[in-house]
Amino acid sequence: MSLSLYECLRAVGLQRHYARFTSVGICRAAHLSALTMEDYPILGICCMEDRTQLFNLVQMVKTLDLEYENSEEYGADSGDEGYTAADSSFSYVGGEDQEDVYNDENERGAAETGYNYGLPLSSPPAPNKTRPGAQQISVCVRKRPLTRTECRRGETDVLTTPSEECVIIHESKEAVDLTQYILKHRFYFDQVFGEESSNEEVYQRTAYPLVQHMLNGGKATCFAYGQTGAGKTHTMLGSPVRPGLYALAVRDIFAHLSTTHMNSPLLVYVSFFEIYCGQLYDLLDHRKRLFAREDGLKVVHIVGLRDVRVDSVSSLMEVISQGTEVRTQGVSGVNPLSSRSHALLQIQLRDANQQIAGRMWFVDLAGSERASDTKEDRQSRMEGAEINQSLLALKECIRSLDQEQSHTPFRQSKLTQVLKDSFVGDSMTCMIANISPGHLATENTLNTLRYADRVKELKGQGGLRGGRRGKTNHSPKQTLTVAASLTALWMSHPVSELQQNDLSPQPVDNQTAS
Ligand SMILES: Nc1ncnc2c1ncn2[C@@H]1O[C@H](COP(=O)(O)OP(=O)(O)OP(=O)(O)O)[C@@H](O)[C@H]1O
Repeated sequence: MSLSLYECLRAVGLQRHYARFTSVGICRAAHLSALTMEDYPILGICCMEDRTQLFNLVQMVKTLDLEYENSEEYGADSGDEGYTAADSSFSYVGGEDQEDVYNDENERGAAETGYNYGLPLSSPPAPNKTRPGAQQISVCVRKRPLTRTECRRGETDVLTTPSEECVIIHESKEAVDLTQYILKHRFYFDQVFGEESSNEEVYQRTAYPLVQHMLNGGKATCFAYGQTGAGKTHTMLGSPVRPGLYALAVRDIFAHLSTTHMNSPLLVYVSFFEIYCGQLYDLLDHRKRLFAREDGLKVVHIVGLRDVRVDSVSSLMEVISQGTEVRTQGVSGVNPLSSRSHALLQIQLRDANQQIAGRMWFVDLAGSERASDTKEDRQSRMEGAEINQSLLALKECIRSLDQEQSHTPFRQSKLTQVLKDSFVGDSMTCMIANISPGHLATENTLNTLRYADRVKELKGQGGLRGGRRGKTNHSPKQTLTVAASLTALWMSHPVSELQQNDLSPQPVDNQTAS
């Protein structure tokens, strides 16, 4: 009996979850019979109504006794002819139809033509995801709203965030015959925050788990990445009315310390410095030049770095605003160029003997835009080269954190050298890629998303993406079990102990680098 999964889901009003089903290898109606209610959350089926509908559907499929065992390989694309959840797709649009193209995205699936222009494909989040904080590395994206200036300029918003894990960039293109079309690039991350998300919400789902890890004595690093003006400072620093991650983290740290450690109080210290063109400058000490040195135990120390004890959120904000002022004026006197340096804020917990009892870094990375976008002079090219090198090295180091490689290229850049400690042991890392919605920023936004996607792909190389494309021998049921095992393992062991490839399907062939 031939029944399409999409048709089945549509019959019970669950077609919007189709992509999620195929992403975990459930590509045929027959596969539904293997589902249990424990699998529902992984498939995004959470509300009672959806659960009931899926339950009824599964029972019906079981009754019909579809040929589960004999079904073909679990290829998403083979199960439902004509319906592909292409990661990049293109559509012809006449100018005025553009909005429709955005709105009927899901319904239009059957008409879409998969076409990736040789770009790397993004894969849906692995279903082993619990909350980002439960993972050792999480990669999130935050879209900011159009600014007033952009609105006045008549810029259009080219980003849509159809779900909490998906962002689509609608790139306007022109074919050789001058036909206008929209090329849609779809990316999946651990979390995608739309423009309506507040700093508090972003904090709760990104840095909060890291803060908890730090309070338990661990090490954590939170990166803000993105082109200049994309919202890194808004996310990290925020404003007095909308405090950013720094202040929210310290708020929780003090709240925690006030209720625990009564007898042996922990003290909070901060240091703040920047890396500009490969050199370190102390932002709390008049931009004094600093040097990173490795001791006999290969631990990197930043010699002469000033740290300041803070005892409240307001004292932290005071320290940070002093540092930020120095950073901005010290480099260029104009804000956009401040994004040519990496700013690193370190928060340390120390006991009465000055022993470190927890450490967290907030890193506001240099703008990911190409230096040539703004200026062509030698200095800009040098800055750009240094930034590129450090961002590449960072990617490599995150990769080694995830895969426990024997060699980690810490020394390839100052950034990774000083953060070395954060890439080994029981560290947790979160990257927030900030993106601008305006159409003029399309290219930079795409680059930001591709970079973040590569970081995510590195972390997910043993992930379940193969299940979606049919390059696996796992049954859907096995796939879900693998996901559950991975989650459990991830929760109880450092990533280094995981032999991910033993557990998971191989990545698909067509996930190529751009
Ligand atoms: N989520 C948001 N909601 C509302 N406004 C935002 C948001 N994100 C950024 N903005 C606004 O967009 C502008 C640019 O943001 P911001 O200064 O944070 O960018 P940036 O990436 O830090 O830039 P640079 O690297 O040049 O310092 C600011 O006016 C900021 O207030």
